[in-house]
Amino acid sequence: MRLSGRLSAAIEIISDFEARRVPLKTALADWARGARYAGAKDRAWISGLCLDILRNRQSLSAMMGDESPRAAVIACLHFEWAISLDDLQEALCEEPHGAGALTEPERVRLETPNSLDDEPLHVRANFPEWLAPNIERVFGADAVKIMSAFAERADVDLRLNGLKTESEKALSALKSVKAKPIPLLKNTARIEAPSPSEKAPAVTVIPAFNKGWVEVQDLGSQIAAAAAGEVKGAQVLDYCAGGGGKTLALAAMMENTGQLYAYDRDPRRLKPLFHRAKRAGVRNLQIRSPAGDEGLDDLVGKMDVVFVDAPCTGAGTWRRHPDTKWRLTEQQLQRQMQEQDIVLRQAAEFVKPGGRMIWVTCSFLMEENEDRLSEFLSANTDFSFEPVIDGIEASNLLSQEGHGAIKPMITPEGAIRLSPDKLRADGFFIATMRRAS
Ligand SMILES: C[S@@+](CC[C@H](N)C(=O)[O-])C[C@H]1O[C@@H](n2cnc3c(N)ncnc32)[C@H](O)[C@@H]1O
Repeated sequence: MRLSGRLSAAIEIISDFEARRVPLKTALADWARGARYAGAKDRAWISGLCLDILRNRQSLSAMMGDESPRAAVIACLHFEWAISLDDLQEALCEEPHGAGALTEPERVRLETPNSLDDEPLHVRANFPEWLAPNIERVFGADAVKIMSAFAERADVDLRLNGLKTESEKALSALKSVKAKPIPLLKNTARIEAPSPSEKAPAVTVIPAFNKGWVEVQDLGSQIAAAAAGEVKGAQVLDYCAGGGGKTLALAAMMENTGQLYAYDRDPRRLKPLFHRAKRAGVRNLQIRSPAGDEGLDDLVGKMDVVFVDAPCTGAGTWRRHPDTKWRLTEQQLQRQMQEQDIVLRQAAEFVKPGGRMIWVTCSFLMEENEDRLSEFLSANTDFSFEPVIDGIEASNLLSQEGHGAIKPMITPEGAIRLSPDKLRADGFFIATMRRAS
């Protein structure tokens, strides 16, 4: 496809997304069904453009003084993708797929965009207006800086699996995808975000992935797992295991000693974990599904560590899934908060006296973190906060440089709120609570 057709496709897809508020993936798939002429490269290009538009939707409109999808598409192509005005004009005028020549106001704004200086926070930093009080509450004067980092493209982070091979060997098998070690945490590597119009390299097709040497896992998610600390020989329950990203990281930390249990309320979510664990060489894992007979009753009060990777709004992953920020509603946030209260109460039952509960969300919102935990702690006085950094240090995965990088992200409670402006990691929140002996 030529630029003219790709540009028109992006306008169509963004219009559809905004009319139906479906996941961007759905809008892209629906468009692709009617555009059989589009090849894989076209689809990747158009998808990359739509993601960039949704990352910067409001600031693009404000710069253009025009809220239409068309204005956002041309603004993104010019300001973010550096397509010249002449090339844009040529594509827009091309028959039969061009979307129509630039109007005079469009040309003026592309040449001299409106300043964002006087725009409100949610426009400058590209998030839904209703969330402004929540975001001001958590990030205060740094809100624009931090939220702008949530509108950037994300790298592909990898965890090198010590259960299968040495880090050096895994790294040398990753040369073709140009992965480089992340000096903050041992056993991590990073493939930098590709240029906007290119697809990220497909790690899952390289032999090292299929041999279990490497997992795709954001640095923030790896730091969250490291918070479990020294877990060799321990009894560990991953209570919200889902597809098992954290389970596999915990298993690697345990070096196949002790006993790791993975549970999730939704049995379908656990399904991929069976083959993922096998590929990763995990031998100390019991998957306990609510669809099975075993349940978790025998584990009550017995776990050294209960890891709770709680259901949440996913606000911390807006770099990767910018469509989700425009689809999030106040009602959904309320629902997640209620779920979180339930999960906390349920998971706490499994912590043995003297044991720890690790609370993790991929959300930076205080309503999903500090507020939930303070409510839980006031009703469960046998639990109290413990510094997360102690656990991460005990894991032996953190470098000196990593320690320095994480320190500014420690909250007054000793929890950690990660953000992409500092680590280029997703916005995870991590807290540790110990149960009195
Ligand atoms: C953030 S996801 C987990 C992601 C997973 N740990 C990973 O690293 O890939 C949260 C999970 O919590 C599960 N969940 C929600 N409520 C639950 C509950 N009351 N008990 C157990 N699991 C629950 C959801 O089904 C979902 O899979």
